Amino acid sequence: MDHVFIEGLEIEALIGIYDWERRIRQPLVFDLEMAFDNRVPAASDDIAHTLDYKAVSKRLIDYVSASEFGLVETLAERCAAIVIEEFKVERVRLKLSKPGAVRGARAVGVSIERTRRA
Ligand SMILES: Nc1nc2c(c(=O)[nH]1)N=C([C@H](O)[C@@H](O)CO)CN2
Repeated sequence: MDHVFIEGLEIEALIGIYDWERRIRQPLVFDLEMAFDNRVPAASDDIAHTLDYKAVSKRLIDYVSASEFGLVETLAERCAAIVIEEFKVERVRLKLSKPGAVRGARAVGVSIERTRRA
């Protein structure tokens, strides 16, 4: 199966469970791998036939920037649902990293894979 991917998409958000985290915005980094048959746009050379990674990125930037969740798990789940439902993606792998959240670690976070329900 082919994929369309987005790597290292950095978005600032209000996120975290501690009081001090509710008063600041923190950088988050998203990596996505979305199942898509790229033979169709390759045959037509038409952007309208693609899974447009710019459109997906813009939607996630708008959503994440306005979000205020406590857990990265919740935000990751909502983002995966947006990709599946709004962009008709069959399967998405999404990694959400929170750099600098834990001293000594380059990043912490979650990685999920979700499939469209029949
Ligand atoms: N599995 C998780 N563990 C933790 C989370 C989280 O969202 N998921 N969040 C925190 C704090 O907000 C942390 O990021 C602050 O440094 C701790 N553990």
